[in-house]
Amino acid sequence: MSEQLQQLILDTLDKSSTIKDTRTITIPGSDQPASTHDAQITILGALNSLQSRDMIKYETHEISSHVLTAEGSQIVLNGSHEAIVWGALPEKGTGSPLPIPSLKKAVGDETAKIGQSRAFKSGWITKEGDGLVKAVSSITDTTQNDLREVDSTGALAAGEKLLADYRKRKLIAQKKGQWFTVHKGTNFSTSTAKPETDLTAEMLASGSWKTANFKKYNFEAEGIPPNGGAFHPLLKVREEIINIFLEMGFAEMPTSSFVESGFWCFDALFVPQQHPARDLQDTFYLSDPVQSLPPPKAYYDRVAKVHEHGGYGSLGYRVPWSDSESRKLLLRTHTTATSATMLYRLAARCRGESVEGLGDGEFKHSAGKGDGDGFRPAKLFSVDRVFRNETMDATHLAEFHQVEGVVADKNLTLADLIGFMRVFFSKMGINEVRFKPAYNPYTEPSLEIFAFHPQLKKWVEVGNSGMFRPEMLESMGFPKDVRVHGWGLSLERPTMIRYGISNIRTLVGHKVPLDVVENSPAVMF
Ligand SMILES: N[C@@H](Cc1ccccc1)C(=O)O
Repeated sequence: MSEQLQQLILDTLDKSSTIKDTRTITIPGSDQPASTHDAQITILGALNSLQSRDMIKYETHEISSHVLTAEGSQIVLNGSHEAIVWGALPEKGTGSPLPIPSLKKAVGDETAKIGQSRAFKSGWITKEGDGLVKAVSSITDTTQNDLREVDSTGALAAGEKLLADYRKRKLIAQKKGQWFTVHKGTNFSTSTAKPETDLTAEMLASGSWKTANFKKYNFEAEGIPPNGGAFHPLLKVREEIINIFLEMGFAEMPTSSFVESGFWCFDALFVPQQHPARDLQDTFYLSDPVQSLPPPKAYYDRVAKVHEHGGYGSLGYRVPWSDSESRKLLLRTHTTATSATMLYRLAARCRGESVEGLGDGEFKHSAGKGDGDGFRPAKLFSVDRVFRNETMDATHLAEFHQVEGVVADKNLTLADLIGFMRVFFSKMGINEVRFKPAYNPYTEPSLEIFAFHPQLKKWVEVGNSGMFRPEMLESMGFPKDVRVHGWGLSLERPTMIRYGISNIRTLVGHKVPLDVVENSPAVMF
């Protein structure tokens, strides 16, 4: 039926180019024009299908139309209450008048009540003795006729006043209706067959391409928006932090070695070989290869000595040194492993020693004026990945990023560290910072850094810092008056705070929702 209807619409348009009012269409299979609400809905379906292929265009006209209520439909079927009452009564003078209780029995209480009063008003019936009789010999049931008209046309020629009356009697109800004006579209044709969109090998082989109806190219079409790349929030915050370091005169450390030895990750930092952080529960060790290459011999010996026996004013740990512990390979637990390597290289360079693998690049920006002992101040940073054998939860992963920095200069004090931290954090938009004494095996004093979180309205830990110990620096060969302070921060925490992310899995791992990445603003303060 819908195809026939579409065909009818196209044929009509072919003849007259416009269909002014779709209520004039006679839907195939029906015998009268489509004046009802339902018929227009059917037509709308056909119009939408044709319009989607640009075969036609249409405009919508809103009208208010009427439909019958259940009671109204009853009247169309059986006649009005008054007509039923009239029909149940004997004609005047021909039989015995019908008493009211019998009328009620015959037509029902409701019809008897409503019908009687209306039939009296119209002069159709009259009282005789105890009963009722017809007053006229024939009637016209205008209510039934009017409702029939409403049923088939949705309106009443007699006018709004009468419609309002029927509405009040709840025989009809108002309904918003539509009808349409239809024009030819850009792809108008009287064939409802879908136009071809592609020239196929089959068409060429069969020759059907000669007569096929091809869809026109739409050069105005906007096309599908290309999928652009998007920076991950961690990358954006990382970029911002790198820029802060660079504008403060720092040089970036080479942190590409995820695998380190126990020596560089712990021993060089004067972390005791029995320290719990070195346990299997906290650190991932490599099973193959099991051992690192040996570190520089003279330096290794100095480190082993300060651990076992002390030196540089220290008592040492007084525990036998283990070479195998030192040579274990592990996934670095902090980027301070790289800081240690770089500080060692800096110290070696000061003394003019040639160190294997040592380039000048990392120190080039930080070269200051030496004062005769070969020492040059240095400011170094890195932002890279570290690994810890953590129980994973909403805020902890087994791998995360550390932001690390070290400053080496003569006569630095704790006040320099605190002052530097305030400047650094203020550049990240964090103006309220507090410091709390802490403990690290490699720094003394050590300070935890807290920042006031404006949304959470509480102080949160944002980093750890301190002045590196003489056991570490003097083993490396720095002059005694060189001080080095350093600090480590997480990259994930400030990123989560900034982008309002509460579960770390939204940020890292295989469950990262791509729309979060795509929709995170480039800059957020
Ligand atoms: N390595 C420390 C951070 C730190 C670096 C340098 C000096 C002091 C502390 C950490 O992982 O938390």
